[in-house]
Amino acid sequence: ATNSYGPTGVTLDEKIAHAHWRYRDAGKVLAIRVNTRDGVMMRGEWERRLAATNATLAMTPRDFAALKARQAAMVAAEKAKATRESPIKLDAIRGDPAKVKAFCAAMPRVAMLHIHPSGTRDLKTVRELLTELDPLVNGSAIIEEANDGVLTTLYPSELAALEALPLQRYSQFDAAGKRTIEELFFLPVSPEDHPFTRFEALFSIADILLEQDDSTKVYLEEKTYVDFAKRAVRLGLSYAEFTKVEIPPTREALDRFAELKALINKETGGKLIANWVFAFVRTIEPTSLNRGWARELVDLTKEKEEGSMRGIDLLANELDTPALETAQGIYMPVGAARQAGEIRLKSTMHSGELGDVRNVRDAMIMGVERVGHGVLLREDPVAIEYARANNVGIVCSLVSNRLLRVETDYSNHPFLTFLRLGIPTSLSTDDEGMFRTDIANECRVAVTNTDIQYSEMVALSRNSVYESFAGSATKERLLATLAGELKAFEASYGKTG
Ligand SMILES: CNc1ncnc2c1ncn2[C@@H]1O[C@H](COP(=O)(O)O)[C@@H](O)[C@H]1O
Repeated sequence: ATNSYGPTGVTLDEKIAHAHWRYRDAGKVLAIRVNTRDGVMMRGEWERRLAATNATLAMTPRDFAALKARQAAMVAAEKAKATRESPIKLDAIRGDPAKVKAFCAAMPRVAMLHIHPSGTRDLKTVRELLTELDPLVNGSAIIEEANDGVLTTLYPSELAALEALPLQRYSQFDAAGKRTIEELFFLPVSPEDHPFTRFEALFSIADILLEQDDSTKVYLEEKTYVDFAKRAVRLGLSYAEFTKVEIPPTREALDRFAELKALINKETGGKLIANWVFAFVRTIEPTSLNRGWARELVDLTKEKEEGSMRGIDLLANELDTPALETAQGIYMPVGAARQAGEIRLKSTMHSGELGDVRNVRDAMIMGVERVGHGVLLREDPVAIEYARANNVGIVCSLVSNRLLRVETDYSNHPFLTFLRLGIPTSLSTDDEGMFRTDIANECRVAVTNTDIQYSEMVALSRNSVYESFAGSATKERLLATLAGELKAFEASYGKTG
């Protein structure tokens, strides 16, 4: 029997329920503050509103320990169940790289939800773009943008090499020089992992080298998408959701999504459906800029809902840009317009990648139906319970997280714990070109470094459909496709694997 609230005998579940009620209550106050009163919620008030209303309802260290133990037991039980129910036994191939690779090449998958278009370019695409655009390579201009010391940094050895580059076009370099320029588009192989600012430098470098001429903008954009789309189809994907920065929002930019969707569809012979999520940048100051753009986006969307633009996102370096402070002016107006039935935009947020461990909690309170990365959610068992209860999706990118020091040991990455706790978790590649990965490689990383079971790999694939922002008819079609492919895969794998 459950005890009622009171000075004694408050159960753990009641304390969790109370904490979640505080989440919802704080969320309502935040919406009123931002939308109705045009005000701001400061951190101190926020945390006070989230705290338990009296000491008997507060989580104690013992409660946290008990909740963690309960979650650990759930994870263990789920693992045992998955092991029993999996028709393919991954434990039998885990130690054999060739078998894992073959499994991951053939394993059916259908959707990917966390893709930065300009991060997708692989070496082939980069080479072809450089050859076609033949940019002027200006080492000091690259240093200025890609090593601003705040958002972007390069390593000292890289600065020296860039300074030594002759000022000339890509085509004028010899083969070794061309290789050097091409490598500037990828995260260095050494050191093994990097600060976020070194990663962010890649986007500046790509912009400087590829966007020298406005007349080739369309070519660059289309080739980037189409090359990715063709690779995606080869890897078995039928659906891709891109997160794209197009601030400030314009009618033209939104209409462009529809054109690109049609182009991708045509170029893949109808095999890949693409949708977009409109991304805000959390490092932009003052935050009132994002607030104004969010309202403009709502107005544009009200006027004419863009079928290929399905939601909003917030991205960039999460260190020192906490979700409460950077997101409230964006997510509150969009959420209100959605609740009022004026728009249908959904919301996701990069959160729990770096920085404040409260960001995933706060993103969920602000109404996101899905988070990108989410890794730091593992620090907050009460917020984990909220994600479980509300089916908040988490899209994880294993290689990205290792390279950017989010979780440097694959075997400690929490994606599998989240999945086993019943949180709809899926895998995506984030910036697959820059990180030299793809979705088959993410599978390989998962199977090699964790005790994931086959039925759980299937769950990751299904979750990528459930948690997508596609319409329900598309989702049903994708799930049916996946079911058919899984059946065939399991039948053939049993014979040859
Ligand atoms: C590694 N995980 C990540 N975490 C946070 N932000 C990321 C990111 N990967 C990329 N971005 C952000 O997306 C922008 C490029 O957008 P487009 O393609 O030009 O729309 C990058 O500048 C970076 O801030």
